[in-house]
Amino acid sequence: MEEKISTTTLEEWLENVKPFAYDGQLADYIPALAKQDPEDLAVSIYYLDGDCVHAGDVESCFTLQSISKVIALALALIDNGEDYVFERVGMEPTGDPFHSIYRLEQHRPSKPLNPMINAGALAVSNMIHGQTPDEKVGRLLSFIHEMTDDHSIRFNSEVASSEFETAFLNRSLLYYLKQHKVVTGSVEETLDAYTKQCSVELNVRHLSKIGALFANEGRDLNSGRQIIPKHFARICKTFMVTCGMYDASGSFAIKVGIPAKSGVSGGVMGSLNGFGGIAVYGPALDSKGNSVVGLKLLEMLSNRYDLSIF
Ligand SMILES: NC(=O)CC[C@H](N)C(=O)O
Repeated sequence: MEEKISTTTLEEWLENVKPFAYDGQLADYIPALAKQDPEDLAVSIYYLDGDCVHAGDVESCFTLQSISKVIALALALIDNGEDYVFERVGMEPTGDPFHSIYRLEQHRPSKPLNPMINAGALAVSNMIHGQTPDEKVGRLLSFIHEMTDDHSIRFNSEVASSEFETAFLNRSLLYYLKQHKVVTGSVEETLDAYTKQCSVELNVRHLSKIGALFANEGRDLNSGRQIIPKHFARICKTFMVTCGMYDASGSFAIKVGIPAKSGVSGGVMGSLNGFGGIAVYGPALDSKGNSVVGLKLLEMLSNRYDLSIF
């Protein structure tokens, strides 16, 4: 794509998709997320040459939720290598909701089908090196600081506690995984690290920069430093295509065709080789847990600028 998208165009498009926010619901199963403003909307595009255009409530911060699963996977691969990680977590999409438990019983030896569903992401969090949950989360935060070049990024402790206190299904998944030796150590400590990981808070500009770094084969856009090995960046982007939008990944691949990961806070991070990173925030979700406005905007951008990788 030669033509860059202008701020004015992005602003217009954001106005056009705004009404779709009323078709969605906030993720209130994590009580603190119900406090988000359903009308908050923002989009940011970070090109590989370092140019960034954005529109909407760019300073609005939101928590990563499931988008953190891609970043945690990159760190777990760096910490443990590919063989260790994929002995414990599979590579196949499920077609099930992200918190589904039922396929765990259908495979022997039992392991989560992929790192983008909660079962797989809990196992991945458990693999991140660190003696304590805070050490693991501290390492993940440093990794995010390196990727965004913003050392002020933290996790939101209210959102983390709110999820920790109500995450009975994630606890069940962890106990199951512990029984089958997919995870080690304390279930409560792994859940603590996972809920803090999901609560890392940033804005669309940060998120589009992370998407651009994945698109840039894991290299920092300014210094060219390899922050994620190219092969691991590729693994992460492939999971974004096959499982990044939960059980809507197939239709998203057809309609949009951009490797992307969503989270129940309403964020979506896209990563497009040869182009850069795209991030959208709109907290109203569809029935699968994807941002209604995010999907609509990405579909429009993809069609207009022919962005599909397929
Ligand atoms: N889909 C999501 O964003 C889910 C993340 C959330 N923290 C959970 O485990 O339920």
